[in-house]
Amino acid sequence: MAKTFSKEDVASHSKGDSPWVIIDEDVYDVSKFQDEHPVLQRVAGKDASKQFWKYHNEGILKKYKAQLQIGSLDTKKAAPAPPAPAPAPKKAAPEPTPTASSSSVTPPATGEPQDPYGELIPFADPSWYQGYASPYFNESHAALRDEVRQWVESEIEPYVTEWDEAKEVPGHIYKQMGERGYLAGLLGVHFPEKHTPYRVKSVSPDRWDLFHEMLLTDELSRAGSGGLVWSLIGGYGIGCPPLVKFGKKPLVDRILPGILAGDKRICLAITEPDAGSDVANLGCEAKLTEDGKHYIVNGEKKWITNGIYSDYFTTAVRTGKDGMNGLSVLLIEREAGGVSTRRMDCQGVWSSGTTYVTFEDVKVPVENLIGKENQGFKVIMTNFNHERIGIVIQCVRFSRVCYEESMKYAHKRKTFGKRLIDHPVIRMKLAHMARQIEATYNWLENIIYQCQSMEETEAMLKLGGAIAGLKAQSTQCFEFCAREASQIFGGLSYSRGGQGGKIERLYRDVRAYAIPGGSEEIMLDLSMRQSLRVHSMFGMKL
Ligand code: HEM
Repeated sequence: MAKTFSKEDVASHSKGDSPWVIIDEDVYDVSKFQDEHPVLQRVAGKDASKQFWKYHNEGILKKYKAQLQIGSLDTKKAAPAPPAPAPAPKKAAPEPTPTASSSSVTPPATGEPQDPYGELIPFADPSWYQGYASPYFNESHAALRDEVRQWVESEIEPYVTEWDEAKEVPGHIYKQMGERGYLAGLLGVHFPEKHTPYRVKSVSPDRWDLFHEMLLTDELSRAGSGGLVWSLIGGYGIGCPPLVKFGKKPLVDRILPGILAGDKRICLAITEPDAGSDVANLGCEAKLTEDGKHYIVNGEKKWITNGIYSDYFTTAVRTGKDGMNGLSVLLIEREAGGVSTRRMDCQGVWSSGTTYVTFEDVKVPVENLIGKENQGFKVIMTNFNHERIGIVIQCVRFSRVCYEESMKYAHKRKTFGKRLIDHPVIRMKLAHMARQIEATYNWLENIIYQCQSMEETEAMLKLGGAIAGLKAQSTQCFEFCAREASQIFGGLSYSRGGQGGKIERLYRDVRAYAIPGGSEEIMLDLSMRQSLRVHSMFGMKL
């Protein structure tokens, strides 16, 4: 049982080697922390709740509680019982309905509101979290939301600043992504049951759909670090789907289980020092050996997410003539030799491991060809929608994080005798953030629904334009929210760490979203060109 102390017990620890403080009726022995944080000596033996909340956010207590708390005040009332982890189903689960879609099962939503969830700050979560009805989400989504949120809040969020500064997310977190079935759920296809024994605890494979996938990425992004999300799914989310969709069965059977388990890592190697969004001009070369059994690969790849950690590289290579019809995709294995990787220093997403890759005479068996020779452009294009949607999901949640942090801070910080929230200029900033977030998110939900209702090639054709437009919308929304949050936090978001730490980090991460996966300029132009092309096929009349 937790120990209880009287206020007098605490007061007797106001000096000497073992200072104690009270925060929210809990008692902390801060002796091991006082050298690092000398200000604690000033409040030793006292209730320091007010000072504490002035200078910190919840993350600090989550991180240090286990280490420093020794008990509670004897006057503290027992906390109310925590809510059940997942709301009970409102009605019997609907039978899964097979569809022609790439995710073969679409559990229909009930259209009824789910139980309210989270802190209920308006617009800080999607509206279906807050008791509003949705046609897309049912109790299985609500259960997954809770499962992921608990994991992120307890094991990830308190440490992301440390990991970002160290430029590395610990390996056990990636391993848990495998064991929790999350890697398997993030492929943009059916849940790959045959290739992994791991399952997502709260959703059975036959019910898994694209809204579960969206929600998983959304909740991971709530930690407020692009580096974290890219470290966990940046390479995998774009490097693995081409293998699963276009790889030959023996190759997939051999390597996919290790990848899904979180034991082996994979990334996508397309961009080169001289070729970014114009993938048709790639130069990394793969020459077939005379016996026709191997390709010999030579060339360089730049800005490759997770490259330094990766065992496998899903790589775009030139096997034929110039232009898009001479490209192929090869799965290159690091252990073949001739692959070297070095970390690049970048503006943002520090813990994601952005990498410069060099291939020197790497011998790749022809069995590792993904798709057909010289038809790699199709493989690359098919992947883009999935990648861009992933970027959109993250950008919307990062925008919400900027908004939520600002809203909380605006309720505690006072200037000119008023809380920030009582200044109309600050409310205006929050309102502009909220309207952009909701517009972007509602378009995203619609696109996810369309993807789920269409066969993959149809989706690639019909939705490519809209997804490109949405990608640009989401990165501009994110940039705007990071900027406005930064203005609200002032100096606190200019220095790293502390209360404005998430904002400072996310501001640095913005360009990592606005440039890769198709820059804003290219996306906006494509959104028009592609949509006009498709709609003229539909019989558009101008
Ligand atoms: C269990 C108790 C406490 C813990 C674990 C703790 C921990 C921390 C940590 C880790 C930071 C670094 C910045 C951040 O990550 O937020 C910090 C900053 C700070 N803390 Fe504490 N703290 C505690 C209590 C207090 C109390 C009682 C006071 C005031 C009397 C205080 C005043 C400050 C100040 C002024 C800063 C600098 C804020 C800034 O740079 O804007 N802390 N604290």
